[in-house]
Amino acid sequence: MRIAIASDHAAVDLKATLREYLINLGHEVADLGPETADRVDYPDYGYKLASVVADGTAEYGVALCGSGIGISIAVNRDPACRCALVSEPLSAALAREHNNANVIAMGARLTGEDMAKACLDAFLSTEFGGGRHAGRVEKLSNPTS
Ligand SMILES: O=C(CO)[C@H](O)[C@H](O)[C@H](O)COP(=O)(O)O
Repeated sequence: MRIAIASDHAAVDLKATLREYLINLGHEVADLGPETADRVDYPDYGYKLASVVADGTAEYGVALCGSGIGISIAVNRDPACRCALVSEPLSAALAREHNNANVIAMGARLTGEDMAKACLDAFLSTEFGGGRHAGRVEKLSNPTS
């Protein structure tokens, strides 16, 4: 799969770990930065990630910051993105099965590396369930309807 990953300074180490993990699993990974732990603003990287998911360059995105909250809010500003902030694998799987999430967010200051990998595995191995969920997800693209 084509997967883009981005973070802020708080999650740069987790980003590197997950990038290598995904590459070793055979995925094509685009690391959108940052490259160092110098302080940056999560909206800048969240918007970058959202744009490559929205235009189809990446099929899925991985968004990381200290808590996962800030960058998930930023990604979800793009109507093409359904970003789910998770901290355990069942939520990661449900984000795919029920919500057809295309971006997973996690907090590097709250979620350990092994748990983050387990969340990623669950997210990437779960298909959207469709059916009764399809119309609900469609409504997410049309907030005023
Ligand atoms: O957006 C966040 C909180 O909702 C993230 O945890 C950020 O990584 C965090 O705010 C960064 O904080 P810092 O004190 O500037 O490292």
